[in-house]
Amino acid sequence: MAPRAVKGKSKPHQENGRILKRKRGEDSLAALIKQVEDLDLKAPVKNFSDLPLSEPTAKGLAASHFKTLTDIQSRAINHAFKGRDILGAAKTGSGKTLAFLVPILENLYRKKWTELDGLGALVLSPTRELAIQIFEVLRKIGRYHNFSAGLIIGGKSLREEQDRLGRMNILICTPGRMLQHLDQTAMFETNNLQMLVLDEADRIMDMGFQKTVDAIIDHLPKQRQTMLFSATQTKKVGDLARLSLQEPEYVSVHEAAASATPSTLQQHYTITPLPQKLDTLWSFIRSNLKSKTVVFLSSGKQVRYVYESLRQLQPGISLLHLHGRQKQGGRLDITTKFSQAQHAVLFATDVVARGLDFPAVDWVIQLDCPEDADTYIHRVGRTARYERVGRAVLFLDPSEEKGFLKQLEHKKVPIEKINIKSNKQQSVKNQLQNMCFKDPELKYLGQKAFISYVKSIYVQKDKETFKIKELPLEEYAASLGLPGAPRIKFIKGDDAKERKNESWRMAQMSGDDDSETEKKKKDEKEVRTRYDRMFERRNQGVLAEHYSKLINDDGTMVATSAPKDAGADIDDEADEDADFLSVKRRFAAGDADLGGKSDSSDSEDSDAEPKTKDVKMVHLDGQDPLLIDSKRREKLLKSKKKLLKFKGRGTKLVYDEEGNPHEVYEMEDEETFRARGDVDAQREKFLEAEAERTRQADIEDKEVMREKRREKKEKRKARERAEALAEMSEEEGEGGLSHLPHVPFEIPGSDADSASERDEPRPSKKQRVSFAEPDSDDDEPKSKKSQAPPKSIETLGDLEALASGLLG
Ligand SMILES: Nc1ncnc2c1ncn2[C@@H]1O[C@H](COP(=O)(O)OP(=O)(O)OP(=O)(O)O)[C@@H](O)[C@H]1O
Repeated sequence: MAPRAVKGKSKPHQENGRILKRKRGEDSLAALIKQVEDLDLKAPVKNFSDLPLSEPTAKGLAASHFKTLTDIQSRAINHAFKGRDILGAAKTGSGKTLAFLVPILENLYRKKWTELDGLGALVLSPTRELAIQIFEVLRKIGRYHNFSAGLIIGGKSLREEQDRLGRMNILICTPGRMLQHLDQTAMFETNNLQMLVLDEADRIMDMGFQKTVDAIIDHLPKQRQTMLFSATQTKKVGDLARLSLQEPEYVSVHEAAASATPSTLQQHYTITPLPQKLDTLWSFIRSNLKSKTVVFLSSGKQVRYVYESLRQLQPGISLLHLHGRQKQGGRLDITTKFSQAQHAVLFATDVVARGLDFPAVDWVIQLDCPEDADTYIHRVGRTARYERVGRAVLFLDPSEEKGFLKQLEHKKVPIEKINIKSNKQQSVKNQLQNMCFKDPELKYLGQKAFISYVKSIYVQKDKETFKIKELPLEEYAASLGLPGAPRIKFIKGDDAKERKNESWRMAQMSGDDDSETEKKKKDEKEVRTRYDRMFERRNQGVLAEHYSKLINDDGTMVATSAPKDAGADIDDEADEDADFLSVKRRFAAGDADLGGKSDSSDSEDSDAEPKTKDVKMVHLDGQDPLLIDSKRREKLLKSKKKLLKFKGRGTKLVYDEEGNPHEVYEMEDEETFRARGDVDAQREKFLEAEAERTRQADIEDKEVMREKRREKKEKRKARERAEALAEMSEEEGEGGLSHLPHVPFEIPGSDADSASERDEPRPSKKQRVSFAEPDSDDDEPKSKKSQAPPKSIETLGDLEALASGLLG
């Protein structure tokens, strides 16, 4: 609202126009509120135009070509408008996103939500990709509103987000990042929150996210509307209690339906023994070059290997891959590329199984059996979305058939068996073996893929489906092009602990190598050709090279550097695998010095020259010499910053009243100390007390910041109310209006006078955060500007530009 001094200069007819406009706005809002109060919850709604919608939402929906409501929308939106808690379950691709976004926009609109009211709605999504997708839909249908909306999914600096977070009305976020802000961003308040939405709620409520979500809930006000949506919803009482749901409306489109999956989806399974999977997949890809396919695998390493190896075989269609360990920017680019592609194959882990809305996917292939029927449903849901047709094929090893079909039947999933025509089968086994022989890095990826597959089967809970002992692992390894199955030892929790205390190297190199499996294998493989031996030696070489990077001179494990180009994900996961499984290796002649090297560093003579030829030493002041035995370590030691960690830390001193320096914590007399009781107990107590002190200080700091902010906000609101009131009484004097005015959705302009009065800078109209395009030309008239359809996010750059526009 403009200050009075400026207003005084405006012409009387302009004044009257504004008053009338406001009056009309007031009236239509009152009418809208009344319509919602009168809504008949039993009468089904067919079209969006039949709903009591605000003008901006109605326009946004029309501009996005949404006319009729889907089942879940028609059954959930009415209840949500009335502020009820909702448990929504509906098939994949049935339009759940709008079922919560429309109520968010409408409920906040009817509450006259402004920037000053802070966060009004929070949507939690289990993955970044899904959060981005929800955000895009929100941008489309909310483009005529003036709410500010933000996407909080990590990947940007926390600081950058923190600065803008306090001004957001609607946030779409992933749980981890949200919690980080709730804990660390002082300016971020949630005490006004009206609506909480959990998309893919069963995933968000499951064990993986449990702690994070519980902690988020602790930060939110209890009095709020909560909505849970998923294709596979549970009614677990415990979960509902955790979320403080109040008499939720259970809107399940499944219960009435004969099947849990869309009727336009054709579902098949084929019995493919594990060693034939890759051949069958290859044959499938080759005979569907004009299709768009998503292939699901059980781990990122599987995805990586299948993608890399099939890519080298040049199938004649573009291949893409997506898994959780890729960088966020890369993931977004791939999602965009696949969305836009007409024909392509996307190899993916379950990171895309939930919620992602790729247009026009023809096939979903599940190369690895999903962990349960719910995951199956989410995976196949990437095709046959919103009344389109789609096909899905599940590959099952004979040992998995019985158990998994039972699960699917239980969940009302109709699926039929098909056979693969043998004349269409092409084998890639020999080509893969050739490629692995020539390219150690590819073979390394294959080994990791093998291990991670076995691991994924081993950890499955459903032992009726996943029977590791029945899998032909040796043949499976050969089908991946490997010269032999990397030998894997399962380590129970206790062993792993013990192994940490022992020398890792010793554990691996000890007599274990003569284990029964190996003996058995030797017996089985009686005839070994020269080629076999050559192949094996090459295999050992790669492992040996990598292995030498895995261990330090003293035999302990270090962070690894994977073979060149093998990809960062391998580095990251090397330790993770070692924790659970260990790859036993055979030693080639050239490996002998490995043991020797380790022995030399184990010896007490630290000055002894290590045997490896490239080893150098660096001497730091007052420190033991540091060995440079790899390029990586050499690089590390060249960096001054990194070297700091080898140097001692500075000491913090405090001064007493006489100016004498003391250490922060000074040693006290031992006797006095011991007299106070058990040493360990004292240490525990001290640590607890210090931790508590820090926690308290954090809470106090945060509270002080919040209080300051709250006060500022209150002051600002009071001032605006007073201004509006004054203006109104003046108008009443002139025109006789009887309503109290409000200032909804329009934040007053940045007039110099009023700005100088404010305690903190506020966004001007130009800076105002809203759904409008951030980079639109500000000189254009507003009405024209707001007509522009939102640009779709194509690259991470776009997203960042968008986020910075929306967030600030
Ligand atoms: N009322 C509607 N009219 C036309 N198309 C719609 C409507 N509602 C949703 N859609 C379209 O249907 C597709 C699926 O919608 P959405 O992603 O919301 O499904 P979902 O139920 O959330 O699926 P999933 O369970 O897989 O997350 C989207 O492409 C969306 O644009």
